[in-house]
Amino acid sequence: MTNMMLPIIAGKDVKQLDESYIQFSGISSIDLMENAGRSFVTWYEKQSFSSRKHIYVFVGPGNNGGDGLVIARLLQNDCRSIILVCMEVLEKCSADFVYNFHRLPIEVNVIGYANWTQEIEENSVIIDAVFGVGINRPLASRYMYLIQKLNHVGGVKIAVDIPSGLPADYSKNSIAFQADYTATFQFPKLSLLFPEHAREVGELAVIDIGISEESVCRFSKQRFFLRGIDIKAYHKHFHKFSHKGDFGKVLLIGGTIGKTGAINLAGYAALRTGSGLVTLAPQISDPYQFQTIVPELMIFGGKDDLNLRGFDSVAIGPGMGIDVDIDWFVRILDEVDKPVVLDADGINLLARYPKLLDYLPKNSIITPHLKEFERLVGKSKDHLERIQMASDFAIHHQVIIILKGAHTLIAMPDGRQIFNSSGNQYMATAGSGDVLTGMIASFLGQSYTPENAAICGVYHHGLAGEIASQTKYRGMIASDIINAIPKTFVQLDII
Ligand SMILES: NC(=O)C1=CN([C@@H]2O[C@H](COP(=O)(O)OP(=O)(O)OC[C@H]3O[C@@H](n4cnc5c(N)ncnc54)[C@H](OP(=O)(O)O)[C@@H]3O)[C@@H](O)[C@H]2O)[C@@H](O)CC1
Ligand SMILES: Nc1ncnc2c1ncn2[C@@H]1O[C@H](COP(=O)(O)OP(=O)(O)O)[C@@H](O)[C@H]1O
Ligand SMILES: [K+]
Repeated sequence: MTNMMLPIIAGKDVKQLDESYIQFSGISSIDLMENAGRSFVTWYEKQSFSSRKHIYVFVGPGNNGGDGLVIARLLQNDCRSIILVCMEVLEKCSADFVYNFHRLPIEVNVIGYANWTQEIEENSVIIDAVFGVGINRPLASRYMYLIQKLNHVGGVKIAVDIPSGLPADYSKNSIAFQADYTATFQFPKLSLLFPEHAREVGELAVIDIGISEESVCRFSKQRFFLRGIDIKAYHKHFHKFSHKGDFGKVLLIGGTIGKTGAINLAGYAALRTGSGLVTLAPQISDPYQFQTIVPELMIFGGKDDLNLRGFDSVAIGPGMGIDVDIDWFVRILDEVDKPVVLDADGINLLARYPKLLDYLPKNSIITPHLKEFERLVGKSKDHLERIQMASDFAIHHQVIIILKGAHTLIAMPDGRQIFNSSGNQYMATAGSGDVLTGMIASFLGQSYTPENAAICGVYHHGLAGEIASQTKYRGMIASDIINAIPKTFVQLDII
């Protein structure tokens, strides 16, 4: 099933991918470059800035530069002035670059970098086609100088395939082009998903250039990019005879004094994700005094006679606090006979008492944000090391780690890494992680496998954030995400 997801291929394998696709399909490398440029231009023409008059295209000596030449040719029309700055002389450029150079229309104003003295107009578009995935050594000083200069001028900045200077598979070790948009070909390069590259990547668009799925799938079985078109396959189908029991009984444990909102949000989210019955077990001395925001939620009062096996799924942690009785916590983990969702203070407790991991049911889902991850697993020097640590942890303890943030990583116990595509920065608001916990617990309770619950939970959560932010922008709060959950099912055509 995972084969349907888009694989993320290592930068060093892209050349091989091209070659094998060229061989397999009979297409020429020139036509593949033409497809890349054409698909970029199709994307470009739909953007709000496409009517801008002045376009600067900077081209390096390789095939990324070749893409830039195709783009310059296809963008040329009577209403635009295209200035093309070549970084190298033709003798140093790739064969496909040279071929496309000779196809440039005379209206494109071609300037060698050494002769380029002109200032860039404020209202321009700057297209970076200097280096793609073929960067193989530290930037020579004139490239550094160019990138520094471009990073300081105004205008809309777009990187073709990858911002020049960024390595495809690891963290940057020097300066790189700072794009507002990165239009990457066929699949996202791994480094475009790293938080430390937010400034360089800008908004990410993945552009299909027609390389067949079979060809791409042959190159990676480990890293995948999760998109809306993948989701339907992971869902369970309900029918007209389905009853409340089929939709699951969910128990959410957490919510101490001052933090009861967390468990409320998780419970409300579970209901909106489709759970039949949701019970909250707040950790306060008189749970019946507990104020819930939603009448459909049930409240469990006692601590000792909680029959955990009567629930289809259990999530522990939102707003729980870490001053809990550890024996009680062990008893809960010990008694639950199916995978649990562990979030927030549930994770902090694991970090404080690693022995608790021995009690965690196999295939449980742990949902740390970066700080919680650091507490649980340790410090990392960059995101590449962090995602490796997440996978090592998932494999070693046979759990699913959901490392939250932009492009949330789902690290599976068999080593697969799935990066999410949905969501946006407006989701960085109090309680949005609690919403995710409730959604995953809901899918688990509806008898989804832990893998499918994690995949559906993460994707729908991000999509709900996108939908809610269309009207709320910066003012979006976690409850808005919950209210948008039903629309995610409509949008993804899941009934
Ligand atoms: N399937 C796909 O995805 C498709 C990919 N396509 C496109 O191809 C791009 C990859 O092209 P690519 O392999 O030619 O590499 P690219 O990034 O242009 O750079 C290589 C050149 O830069 C040079 N060079 C390297 N480092 C340097 C440095 N630090 N400082 C100075 N020079 C340096 C290097 O020099 P050399 O090592 O040869 O001396 C060579 O000349 C890819 O990103 C995408 O845009 C599409 O066209 C079709 C489908
Ligand atoms: N910039 C972003 N892009 C996409 N998703 C984001 C972004 N920032 C936060 N999120 C999502 O919002 C949620 C925040 O969770 P968390 O940090 O646990 O919040 P809280 O503790 O307030 O509930 C995560 O699911 C995360 O993936
Ligand atoms: K580039």
